Amino acid sequence: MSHQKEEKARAALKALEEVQDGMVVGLGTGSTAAVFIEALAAKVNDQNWQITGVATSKRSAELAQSLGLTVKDIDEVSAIDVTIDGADEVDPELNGIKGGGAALLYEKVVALRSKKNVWVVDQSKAHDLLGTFPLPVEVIEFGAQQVYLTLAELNLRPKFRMKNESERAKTDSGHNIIDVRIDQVDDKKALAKTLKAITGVVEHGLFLDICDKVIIGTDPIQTLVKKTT
Ligand SMILES: O=C(CO)[C@H](O)[C@H](O)COP(=O)(O)O
Repeated sequence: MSHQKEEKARAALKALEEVQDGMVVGLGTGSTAAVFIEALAAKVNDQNWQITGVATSKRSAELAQSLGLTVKDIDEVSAIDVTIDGADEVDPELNGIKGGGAALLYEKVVALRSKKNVWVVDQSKAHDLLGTFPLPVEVIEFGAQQVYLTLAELNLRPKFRMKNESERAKTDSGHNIIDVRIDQVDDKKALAKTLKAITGVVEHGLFLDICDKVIIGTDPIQTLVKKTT
């Protein structure tokens, strides 16, 4: 197993400690979240726990169900106790970039209704400043090229995410993704507002002030916890 995979697995397994019997658990998307889902399913089967999962993508729902976990739609639960998800980048203030796996919209919907959000990452995701990883912007298909032009006018160096040479990638909601570069942008909060205000943009992958805890799967494990003011 590669070093990075080892760290992802270590973080994902540690996150099991966030879950107790009876909880509704948000199930993230990506390779690290997949390790968590597998470990959770094993724990549930072993301990005969009653856990309800709320998935952040079709593939996480399918994985969880294939392992015997109960998965409900977000609108079928009254609250989500904790969500365990991966991230593409995280800074020391626990702000992050998500959506490398194109699931940012559902991930943000689930995260914003979760009592606690825990991210599981390997060391390569930890950065002092956000912006090394391209920021995904989810846009509706109609007029996507117009949104692209607006993002170019903002000097964000947009690039459509492609499925193959000729086909644009599509999210679970049938939207397109435009990845932009934000390494030159100092005020990420202002950028988040600007992006949300563009007609045609559904969501962006800046997760600001959402995460409560980051587990970095180094040996020994490092944990970052949100400072309470
Ligand atoms: O935001 C995400 C999917 O939209 C993932 O959480 C993120 O891309 C991290 O993935 P991985 O654990 O495979 O590195």
